[in-house]
Amino acid sequence: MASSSSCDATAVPFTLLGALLTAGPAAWPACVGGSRAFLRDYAQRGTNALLWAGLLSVTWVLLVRVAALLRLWALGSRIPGPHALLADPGLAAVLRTGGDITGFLSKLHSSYGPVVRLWVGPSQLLVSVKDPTLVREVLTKAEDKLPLTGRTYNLACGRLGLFVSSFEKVCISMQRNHVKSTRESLKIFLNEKHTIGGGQNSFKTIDAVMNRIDSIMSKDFLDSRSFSQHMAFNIIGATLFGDAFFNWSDAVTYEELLMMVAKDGCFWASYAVCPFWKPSYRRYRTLCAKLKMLTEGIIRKSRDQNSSLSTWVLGEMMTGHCLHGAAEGPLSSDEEICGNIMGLMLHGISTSANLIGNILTRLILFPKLQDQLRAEIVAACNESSELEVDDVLRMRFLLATVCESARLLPAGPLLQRCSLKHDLTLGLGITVPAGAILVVPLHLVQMDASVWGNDAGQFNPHRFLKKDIDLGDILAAPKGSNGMNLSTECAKTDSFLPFGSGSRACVGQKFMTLAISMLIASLLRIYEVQPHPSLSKEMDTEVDSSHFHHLPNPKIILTKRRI
Ligand code: HEM
Repeated sequence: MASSSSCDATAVPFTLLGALLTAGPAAWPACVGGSRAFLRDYAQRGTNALLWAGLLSVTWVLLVRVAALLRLWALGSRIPGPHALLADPGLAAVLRTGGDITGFLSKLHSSYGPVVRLWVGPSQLLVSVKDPTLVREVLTKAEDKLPLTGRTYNLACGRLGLFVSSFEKVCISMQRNHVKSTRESLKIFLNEKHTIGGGQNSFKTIDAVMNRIDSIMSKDFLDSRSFSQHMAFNIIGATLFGDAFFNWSDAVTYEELLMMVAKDGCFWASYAVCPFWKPSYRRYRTLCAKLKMLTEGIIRKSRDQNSSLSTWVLGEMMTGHCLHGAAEGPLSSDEEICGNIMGLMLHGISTSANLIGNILTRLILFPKLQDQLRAEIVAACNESSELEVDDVLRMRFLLATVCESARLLPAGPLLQRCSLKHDLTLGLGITVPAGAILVVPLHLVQMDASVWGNDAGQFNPHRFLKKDIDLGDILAAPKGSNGMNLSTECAKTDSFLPFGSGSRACVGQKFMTLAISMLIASLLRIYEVQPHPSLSKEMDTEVDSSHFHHLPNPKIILTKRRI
């Protein structure tokens, strides 16, 4: 007869706790017929418990996802837009064929108003905003960018604080304030570049670039795209690395590598898992590694020569120390500094080259423009003296030409934002759910006839000289300085966004507008920009803005003027 005192199987379950509560390990064999049976049973129950816990957590995650999806659908469907349920077929076709996204969004805005939603997929909502007031609101309130943006820069440049998709995400490794202070110190550094040297020869970089033109012109013509890219490369390189950049033997290789890496970055970053098995991907990674090595080399050279880079980099390192304390070490590690500099070179060169090329093409399309600019340049500075920033700030028609070129051909068709964590409440009672992609179609905003007038599509720098737009504001110049137009009626300033706006706006806006103006002034002072004779047929027909797109990369000739 079994002893009921030592083993009442119905009273105490076969759990570890149950066994302990009965008589302890010594009693197990008698009670259940051996420790193996007990352990088997214990493992079975443990496994079941784990499976249940797993199942419950997966169900919970799925429920949260489904709830978020339902919320996205519910809030999304309140925004005006076409009735596509899962993904808009029109948008899918445009994205697949790389077609005209601006034209597509333009049709939708004319049917649905200034805010339009579109389903990119069942869980991806795209909201396009065109109204200037709402655009400002979007760009100020939404601080995140698409994760793809951050991935593209991370893939090419490694760890970096600038260009991240979300300020929140970087907080894991560095503080949000640190990212913001890095941006701020970079902006100050860039803007100070115009004032370094006081009243003397204040833009050494451009002079150095100009000195190279004769050697470049040894070929019989220049193609405007590579010339613009080369100019942009030199301006940004010399600004970031100082004099060390001008006698750097690897500069040519560096420029080539930058362009190769910039070309494919977005494509490779679009893979959710990096396709390391593909030889072309491995080649891309090798290029990035070489680029990084060269960047480290020029940073070292620049630091050793104590040239311009060191002021910003040293400032960065100091900020890192101050914020985080010596125990944690500087957060602006060498790796991050190198990543940031690679990112700036990649972004700055492509955008600036686009604008320079755009202006050069205008110069050959409109010979009268060149004459007008030259007259202003000659009047603003003494023929024998060096050009200075203050001279350029007086050349309002030149500044207006740079702005008008940026208005008509911005660096990209869309500004993009998203608010990854929080819903965004905009005027007109519109709520954009968290995670939705927000886009601002720049061509539509910057060529809106209701803001810019019926000639919005035409090239007319004079519009920037009227009192309803503030050039001083665009150049972020202190009010009252340099004779800028200081009208407070700047409705158009809200619709002029080639450098974006809000906390993710371009920190190079003032610097690059002035640098490009300085470059064009220096160029036109000495050279006449002419189209290559082979272009004469295309130029014979009447020229207007639409013509511009047929000349994406015109051949140009620079002829030295007789002074
Ligand atoms: C003509 C030349 C340039 C153009 C047209 C341009 C345009 C832009 C645009 C459209 C943005 C995004 C703004 C937004 O989303 O609101 C941007 C961001 C930025 N740009 Fe530029 N840019 C130029 C040159 C430069 C240069 C020379 C630098 C620095 C050397 C620079 C540094 C930055 C930085 C740090 C950001 C912020 C990125 C972020 O927060 O994600 N840019 N730029």
